[in-house]
Amino acid sequence: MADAALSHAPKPKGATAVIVFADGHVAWGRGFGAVGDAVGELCFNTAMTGYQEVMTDPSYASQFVCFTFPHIGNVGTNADDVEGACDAALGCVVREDVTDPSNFRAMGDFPEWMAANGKIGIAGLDTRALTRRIRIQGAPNVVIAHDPDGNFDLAALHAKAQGWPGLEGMDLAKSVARSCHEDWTGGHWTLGQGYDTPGAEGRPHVVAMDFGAKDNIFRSLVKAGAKVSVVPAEATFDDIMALKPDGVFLSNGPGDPAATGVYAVPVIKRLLDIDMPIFGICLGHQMLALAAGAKTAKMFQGHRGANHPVQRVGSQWGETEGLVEITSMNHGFAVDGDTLPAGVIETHKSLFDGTNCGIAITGKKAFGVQYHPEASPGPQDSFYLFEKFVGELT
Ligand SMILES: NC(=O)CC[C@H](N)C(=O)O
Repeated sequence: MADAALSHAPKPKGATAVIVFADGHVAWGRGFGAVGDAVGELCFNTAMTGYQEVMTDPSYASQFVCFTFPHIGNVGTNADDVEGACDAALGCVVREDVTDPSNFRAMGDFPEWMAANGKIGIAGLDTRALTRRIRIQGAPNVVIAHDPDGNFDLAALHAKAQGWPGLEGMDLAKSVARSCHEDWTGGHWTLGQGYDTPGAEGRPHVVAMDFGAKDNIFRSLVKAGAKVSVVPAEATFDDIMALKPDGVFLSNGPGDPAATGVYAVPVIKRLLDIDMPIFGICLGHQMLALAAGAKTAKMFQGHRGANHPVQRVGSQWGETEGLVEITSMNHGFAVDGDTLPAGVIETHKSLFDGTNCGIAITGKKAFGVQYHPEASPGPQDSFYLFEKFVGELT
């Protein structure tokens, strides 16, 4: 690579962590959390709250999150804000050093939680400059290393960043999803009361394919009135049908939908053929689109944050056509809206860049959205989607 020589200022005094980019750029900072190094994609998230939920969203497998909000870690960590596999995101980049937690829900301190979960943190960087870099150059492949003694073999770290193949073509769902069937019971969480457990009697049965799901999706399905059974990413059509579902849910998850689709898309196609009601979120939406004959593509920088405006498009919305939902997002791939075949309509689009944010299959109860109606973190404008899906099940 022509631009791959290492280019950096000398290591500043007190630097105990470093980001080494595949293109040779180097950024120094102060390490916290786990010691060691890891390689992955660096993306940015603009949410101002919910860092623990972000760091435990399994869709971030093989990624580092650069938080654009400067104060991260100051409400500590707790046992309730864990969304999925704790080891999913590799680590994070933050502007300010993490202070002691100050919050009535805090059960632990963020750096200690990061260390316990094997995540590397780097603080004291200009995260605005880093975000601009990602916006201009696209999400880069990097190594982030943390050594309390400040000893780094930059050439070796650079070689590691260059040698990482990138997320395109990578199936990561199997590494973060459940490996066996689980009956899900918890509903929504309320302060002082914890999780609601309404019981499954008489409820429509949703079988949820887990590609690296956020738990709040299952809680939201329960809140909307469903009985939920979770099956692994590689569940077969027969595995799913043996549970006698009234509807099938396709979860979010990490990696390239085209790679995950190799085993999941044929199952989804068969479910569509028998008119099974289907609802997909994020990776699940992408795989529903692939099963329906559309294509997905890697985005330049992706969408990650809790304030992304999404507009309802199409006359099927009636009076609410054009309405804008403020949504939570985390995706680096997208459905190519120009490839939707006949019989698949676009239902939502991003007001940031016009990318596809929702589809529905005409004549079937099958739809998907690219964003996260379960929030965690983020606004709850789009909870109606869970009610629509569960409400239409018989
Ligand atoms: N949150 C998700 O499900 C992400 C889907 C997919 N891995 C992407 O980055 O686009």
